[in-house]
Amino acid sequence: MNNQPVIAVTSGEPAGIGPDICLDLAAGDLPGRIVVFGDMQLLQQRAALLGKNITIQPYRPDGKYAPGILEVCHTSLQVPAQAGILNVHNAAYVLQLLDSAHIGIQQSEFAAMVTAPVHKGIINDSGIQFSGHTEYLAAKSATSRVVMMLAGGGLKVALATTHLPLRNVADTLTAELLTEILTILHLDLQQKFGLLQPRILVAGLNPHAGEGGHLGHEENNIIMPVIGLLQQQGMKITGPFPADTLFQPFMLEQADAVLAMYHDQGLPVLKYASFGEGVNITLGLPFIRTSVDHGTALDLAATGKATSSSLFAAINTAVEMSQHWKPN
Ligand SMILES: NC(=O)c1ccc[n+]([C@@H]2O[C@H](COP(=O)([O-])OP(=O)(O)OC[C@H]3O[C@@H](n4cnc5c(N)ncnc54)[C@H](O)[C@@H]3O)[C@@H](O)[C@H]2O)c1
Ligand SMILES: N[C@H](C(=O)O)[C@H](O)COP(=O)(O)O
Repeated sequence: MNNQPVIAVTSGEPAGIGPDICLDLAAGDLPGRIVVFGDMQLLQQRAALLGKNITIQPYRPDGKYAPGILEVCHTSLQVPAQAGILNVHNAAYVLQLLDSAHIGIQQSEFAAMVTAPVHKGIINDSGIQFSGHTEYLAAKSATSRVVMMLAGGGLKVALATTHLPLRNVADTLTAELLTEILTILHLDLQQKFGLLQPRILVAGLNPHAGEGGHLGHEENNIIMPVIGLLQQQGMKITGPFPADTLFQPFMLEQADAVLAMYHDQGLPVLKYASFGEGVNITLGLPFIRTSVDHGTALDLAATGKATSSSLFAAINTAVEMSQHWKPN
């Protein structure tokens, strides 16, 4: 049991369902030792509210652990958390959880970081610019480019652009960006998922992939030349395909992953196929990071109605990835 990978799980927004779903990890059958980052008192209070009888103890690297016990790396809340009610004063706490887990990752104490959901809005309301874990952890680890990919329902959908206003998407999409995104996606599918020759289908940006230039020029000017260049390097990348019919079985059976051009081109399909079971993965980082496929669900905090299946899937995926890939 002691040879199992140790996984850092950040419990996320304290007013949301993050603490609730982390409590389920105590009883879970998981392929690793789980260390939850959060406020111990918050976790104890939430367990009491949910009627869960769980032993919550501080994490010690050389300490004994066993199923039924939740090991916690403690960080204090700034102010007491109320289920369902965001408080701007706890934004720094949420980021501190990520920072502490990241330090442990850097010190090789943990094999992977798995994150419960945070609330982007309240962090920004606190005066800290924050667009998501993906961008935050990229900056934290001084990684110039990362790729968001969600996996679920037999699909892997990566995004060329992530958290930005829709009106900025077309201007952000350059040949340089697309080349970097596809190169990272290809490499991480090989190294972190063990796919020797990954097959990637690329969506167009415009309706009907631009209709030969009559409905937009990004396909002809940017996407096709990049795909051609990467094909010359031996990569099995094809497209651009009209996004409306790309997610059909006859297309997907030829693919290991799909690259969508923007957040809501790819993620609704993935979440329709597997919401609650999917996993969000950040590719390109110098460590393994996975997350749940859902948000803070403030309406469900402390009600017992939140499912933790996506968190379990995120941990299982992180452990599988750690078996394929070791950091330098
Ligand atoms: N990994 C992350 O940190 C992450 C992911 C997605 C969204 N978010 C953030 O979460 C906040 C709220 O986002 P939202 O309202 O768009 O999405 P949400 O996923 O929180 O909620 C959407 C709907 O799904 C339900 N739901 C969500 N998770 C559930 C679960 N585990 N079990 C049962 N039902 C569940 C909610 O009750 C709600 O009805 C936003 O700030 C968003 O940016 C964070
Ligand atoms: N785009 C993600 C989703 O819709 O599930 C979510 O916002 C989380 O993103 P980060 O992992 O960057 O926080």
